Amino acid sequence: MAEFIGSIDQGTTSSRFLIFNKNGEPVASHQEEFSQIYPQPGWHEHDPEEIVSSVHSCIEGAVEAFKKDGNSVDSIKAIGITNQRETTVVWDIESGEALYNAIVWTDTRSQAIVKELKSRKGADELMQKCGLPLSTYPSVTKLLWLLKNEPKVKEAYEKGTLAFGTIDAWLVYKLNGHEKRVFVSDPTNASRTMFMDIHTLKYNPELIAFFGDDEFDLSNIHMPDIVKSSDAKAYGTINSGVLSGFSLTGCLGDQSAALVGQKGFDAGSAKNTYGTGSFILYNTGSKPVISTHGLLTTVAYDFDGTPSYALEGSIAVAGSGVKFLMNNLGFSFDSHKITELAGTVENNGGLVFVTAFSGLFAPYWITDTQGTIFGITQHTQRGHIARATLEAVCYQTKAVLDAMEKDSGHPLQELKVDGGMSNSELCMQIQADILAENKIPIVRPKMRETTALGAAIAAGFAAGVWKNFDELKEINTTGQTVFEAKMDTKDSAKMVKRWERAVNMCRGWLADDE
Ligand SMILES: Nc1ncnc2c1ncn2[C@@H]1O[C@H](COP(=O)(O)OP(=O)(O)O)[C@@H](O)[C@H]1O
Ligand SMILES: O=P(O)(O)OC[C@H](O)CO
Repeated sequence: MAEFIGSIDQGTTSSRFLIFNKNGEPVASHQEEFSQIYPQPGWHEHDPEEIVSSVHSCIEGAVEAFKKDGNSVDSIKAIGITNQRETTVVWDIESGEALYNAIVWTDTRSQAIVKELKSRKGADELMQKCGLPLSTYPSVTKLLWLLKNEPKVKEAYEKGTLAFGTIDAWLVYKLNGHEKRVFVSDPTNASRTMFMDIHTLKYNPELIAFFGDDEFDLSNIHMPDIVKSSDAKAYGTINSGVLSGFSLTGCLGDQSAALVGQKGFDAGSAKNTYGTGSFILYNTGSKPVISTHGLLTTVAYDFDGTPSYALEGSIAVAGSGVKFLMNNLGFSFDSHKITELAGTVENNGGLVFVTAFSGLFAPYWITDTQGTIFGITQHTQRGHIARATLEAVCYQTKAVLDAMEKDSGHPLQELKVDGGMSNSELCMQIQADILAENKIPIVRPKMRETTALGAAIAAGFAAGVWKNFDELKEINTTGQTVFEAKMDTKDSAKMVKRWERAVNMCRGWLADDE
C-alpha cells in the first residue's frame, strides 16, 4: 500500500495541512488564514485557541480531499509539525488554558526590557551561549513582558502553574489534549527562546538565571522538555478529529523545515524563505558558528542526536510589507497584484523603502527606527512604492549574504528560494539583479511547499518512511526556475549603495523615551 505523511504548517499568517506521498509530492492540502491582532503600534498578537482550531480545521479539510481521491486515512504513516518560531504562549498547566494572546515574533513591546537586559553583567556573553543577540525578537523578552505586565500571568507564576512555550509546544500540548500533558519542544524551536545552550541543546541554568530578577525566578516556570526533531514517541498522538490516534513524529521550526525541505543537508548550502518575514539559513555542518557580522546561530535540525547548525539572517518584513500595501494602504486585494503594480514602473524612481516596522533585524539590528520611505517626489507613483517594497527584502538579503560570506569565509554558490513572495517572478529577478556583483543564481523549485515538506521529512524519518538523506535525492528536482542577474553590476551596486545610505539615515528616529 502507498504510504503518505501529513504535515501541519502553522505560519504567521495562515495554517495549513498537507499530505505528501513518498515522492514528496503534495496530494491534498487545506489552508486557512487567522486573525492578526495589532492592539497598539508595535504590538502583534494571535489568539492561541484560534491557532489550534485553524489547525484542526485544516486537517479536516485536507483529509476530506484526500479521501475523496480514493485514498485511505490509514495510509498516513506519520504527521509532522512546523511552525512560526519565537511566538510566545503562556498557559496554566493545571487548566490548560492560555493566559494571554500569543505574542508574535514581530512584536516590539519589550524594547524597554531589552534595554535593561543589555545593561546587565553577562549580557555580552549571551551570544556565545545561545547564538542570539539581545533584541525584542526571541521569546524570552516577550515572556518577561507578560510576567511584568499581565496580572493573570504573575498569579500563575506565584501559584507555580505557569507554563511557557513556543507555538510547537502549544500545538503538541493541545493536539494531544491537556490531560496527557505532552509538553515538548524540538531544538530548532527551543534555540529561539534564549534559554537553550546552542552547544549542548539543553536548557542552560546560567541563561535562565541571567533573565530572572529579585521578583521572578524563571527556573520556577514550566518549560517543555527538549527532544529530537524526529522522534517516534516524544510528540504523542492527536486526540480528536479525523486523525485521532495518529502519531506526531517530527517537529521543526519553519525556517529549519524549509532548509530540510530544500534538502540543504550539506554544509555550505543555503535557502531564503520569503514568507511574512524572510529568513536565510546557511548550513554550517556539525559545529555552531558564532557570527561576528550580525547573524544568528541556530539549529538546522537534530534527527538523531547529532545536530546540524546554521547561520541565520532574519529579515522581519517581507510578505508583511506586501500585506501592508494591501490592508493598510488599500493598494490592492491580492498579493499578486502588488507585483503587477510594481511591474508598471521601470525602476524604483529613486525611492527606497526601509520597511523597519519592527526595527531592522539582520544584519543591522537597529531598534531605534521605524518604517521610512526616502526619495518621494511629485514623480512618485504607487508602482514605485510597490517596487521599493519588494526591493527592500532583496537589499536586506544581499546584506545578509555578504555577512554570511564574511562569517563563513566562503562565497555562496547558489541561493535556493521558497515562501509566498517567491511566487513573484519580478521579485526574484530583482533579487538576482541586486546580487549582480555576488553572481549568485536564485534557484526556485517547482513545488514551493518546502516548509511543510521539511516537517514531513522529519516525521517520515521517525516512522521509517524514509531512512536516509540519499532516499530524498530525487524529490522536487524537476521544473526548477533559475534567476540570474540581468542588470549591469555598476547599476546594481549604485542601488545597493543608496539602500545602505537610507539605512544609516533612518537610525535614531525613535527617541529614548519612545
Ligand atoms: N505573488 C506574490 N507577490 C508578492 N508577495 C506574495 C505573492 N504571493 C504571496 N505573497 C506574500 O507571501 C506571504 C505569505 O507567504 P507564506 O510563505 O505563506 O507566509 P507565512 O508562512 O509567513 O504565513 C504573504 O505576506 C503574501 O503577501
Ligand atoms: O511565518 P514566517 O514564514 O515568516 O516565519 C516566521 C519565523 O519563523 C519567525 O522567526
